[in-house]
Amino acid sequence: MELLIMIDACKRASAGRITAVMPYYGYGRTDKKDQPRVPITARLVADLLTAAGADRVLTVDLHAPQYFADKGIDDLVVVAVDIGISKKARDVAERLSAPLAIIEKRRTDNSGESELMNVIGEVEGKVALTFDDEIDTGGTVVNAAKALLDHGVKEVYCCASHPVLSRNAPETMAQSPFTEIVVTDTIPISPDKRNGKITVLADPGERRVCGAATARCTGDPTRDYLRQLMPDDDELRDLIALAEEECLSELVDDEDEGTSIELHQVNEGTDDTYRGSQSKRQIYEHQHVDTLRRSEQRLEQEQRTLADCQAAAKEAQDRVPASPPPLDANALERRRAALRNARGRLNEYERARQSRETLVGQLNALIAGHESSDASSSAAPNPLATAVSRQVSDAEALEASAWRLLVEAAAPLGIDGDPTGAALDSTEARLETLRTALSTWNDAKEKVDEAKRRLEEQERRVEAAAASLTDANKSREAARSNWVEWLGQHGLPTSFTPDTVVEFLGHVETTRVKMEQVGDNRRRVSAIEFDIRQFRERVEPLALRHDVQVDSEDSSKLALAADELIRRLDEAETAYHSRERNREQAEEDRQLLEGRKRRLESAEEDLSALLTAGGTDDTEEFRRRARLDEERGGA
Ligand SMILES: O=P(O)(O)OC[C@H]1O[C@@H](O)[C@H](O)[C@@H]1O
Repeated sequence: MELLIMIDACKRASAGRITAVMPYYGYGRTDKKDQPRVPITARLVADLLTAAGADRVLTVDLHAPQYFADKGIDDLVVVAVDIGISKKARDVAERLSAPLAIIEKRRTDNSGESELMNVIGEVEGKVALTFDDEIDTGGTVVNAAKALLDHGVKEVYCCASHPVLSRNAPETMAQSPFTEIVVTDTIPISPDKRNGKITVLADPGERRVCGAATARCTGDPTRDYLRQLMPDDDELRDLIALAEEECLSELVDDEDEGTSIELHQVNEGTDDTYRGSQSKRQIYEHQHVDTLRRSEQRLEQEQRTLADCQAAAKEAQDRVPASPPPLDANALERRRAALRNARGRLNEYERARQSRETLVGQLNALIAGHESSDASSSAAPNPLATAVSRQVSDAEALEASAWRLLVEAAAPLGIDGDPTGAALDSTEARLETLRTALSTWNDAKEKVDEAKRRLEEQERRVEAAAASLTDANKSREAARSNWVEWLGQHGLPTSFTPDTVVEFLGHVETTRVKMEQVGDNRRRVSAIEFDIRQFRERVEPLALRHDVQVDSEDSSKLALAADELIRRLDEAETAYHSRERNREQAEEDRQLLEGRKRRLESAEEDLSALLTAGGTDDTEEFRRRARLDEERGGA
C-alpha cells in the first residue's frame, strides 16, 4: 500500500517516468488459475501498480550459479522443484554444466500445502541442488529434498531467490536435510529466523541493476560524500604536499625507481581518483578477474569431463567383441524365417508320416482279419483292404513329398543329414546364440558410437571453454592495460593494484587528517606568537622606563622582566593605596575639625545673643541674674 501511495504521490508531482523497484514481487506465485475459484493475485498486484501510475517494475531473480560453480561440487544435478521453474533451472544447470532433473509437484489446494509426485531424471548417487523462486513455508523444497534422498542422492543443497520464510519455515529449514540453503537478500531475514545452514547472497548483478535504477531516480550520493571527505582546500593541499615524503616512504619501495608520486596532483583529483579507483576496481577485479577465474574453472571442468569421456570411449571400445558375429541382422532374420518354415514343413511331414502309419496299421489289421476268417477265400481280394491299400499308397506319396519339402526347407539352414526336430532345435539354439552375439555386438557398437558422439561433443565444449578463456585473458589484459593507463594518468606507479590504490588513498586521507591537526596546532602557535609579540611590545618600553633588565631574544627573561614590573607595579599600587587611605583620613579629620569649629562659632553667637539679652557681657553676672529671676519666679 505504501508503494502504491508513493507511486501516486510521484505521479501527482508530475514525475516523467516511475519505476517501482521491488526486489521481491509479493504474491508473484499466484500467477495462474490452476484450480477453480482461485484468485490471480499477481495480476491483481500488477493492475494495482499500473493504476497507481508505475511505468515499470524492477524485480529480482536469483542468478547466482557462480556461487555453486565456485564450490566445485562433483556429480552435481540441478533439480527444478516443480515443472513451472524448470526453464530457469535448466539455465542454471547449463551454466553449471550439470544435468537437470525435475520434480513433478501438484498442489492439492490454494492453502500453500504441496504434494510431491515424481522425480524425472537421473539423480541417484549425485549431489542435488534444488532450485526454486521462493521459500515460503519451506514445504516444497523440504519435500523435494526428501524425495531426492529417497531416490538415492548423496547430498542436497538448496537455492532460491526469495526467503519469505513464513509460518514454521525457519524451524522446517533448520531441521531439513539440506547441507546449505542459499538465498538472496531481497527479503531481510531477521536474526531469529536465521540458522547456520542459510547463506544470504547479495548478488552484485542484482545490486547493479537495482542500484542503476535507483541512481537514475536519485542521483549519486557517493559524490557528495566524497566531496565532504576531500574538500578542495588550498591549505590542506599544501599540508598534504608537505607530507609527501612521509607518505612516499610508507608506500613506495625505495629501490623502485621512477615511482615518484605527486601527492598534491593526486589530491587535486582525489575524489575522482577515489571514485575512479572504486569503479576500476570493480571492472578490473570483480568483472575480469572473476570471469577469468570462472573461465579457468570451466576449462578445467570441461577437461576433466573430456578425460572421463575419453576413458568411457576406450572402455566402450574395449567391450566390443574381438570379432564381429558371422551373420548380420538381415541374414539372421532370414535364417529364423527359414527355421520357422522348416518347422512348418517338419510338422506337415510328421502329420503325413502319422497318417501313413495309421493307414498301414489299418491295412495290416484288415489283411490279418480276412485271412483268419475265411481261409478258402483268402485268395480273393478284399475290397476294403484294396481301398485302404490305395490310401496307404497315397499317404506314402504324400509323406515322400512332405519329406522332400522338409529337406528343401532345411537346406538353407545347413542341415545336411536328417532334418529331424532335434536338428531343428539345435539349429534354433545356434541361431539364438548368434542373435545374442549380434545383439551384444550391436549394443557395444552403439555404446562406442554414443561415447564417440559424447567425446566429440565434449571436445567441442573444451574448445569453446578454451576460446572463452582466451577471450577472458584478452579482456583481462585489456582491462589491465586500461588500469595501467589510468594509473599513469593519475601519476600513480603502474605497480599499484586496486588494493594498493585504496591503501594509498587511505594514507592520503590519514595524512590529510594529520596535516589538519598540524595546521590547527600551527594556527594555535601563531596565535600564541602574536600574543607574545604584543606582550613584548608593551613590556619592553615599560621595562626601559622602570629600569628593568630585558633580554629581547629570550621570552622567558621577558617574562621575568614582566614579573619584576608587575611586582613593582604591585608595590606602587600598595603605596598609592596607603597614601590614598592617609589622605582620606586627613580629609576626614579636617572635616571633623571644621564641623566642630562651626558648632563652636554658633554657640558663641548664641551666647553673645543671650548676654546681650541679659544686659551684660559678663557671664558670671549673667548667671547671678538668671538665678535671681528663677528665685523670684518661684516665690
Ligand atoms: O512450499 P512453500 O515454501 O510454502 O512455497 C514455495 C513454493 O510455492 C510456489 O508458488 C513457489 O514457486 C515455490 O515453489
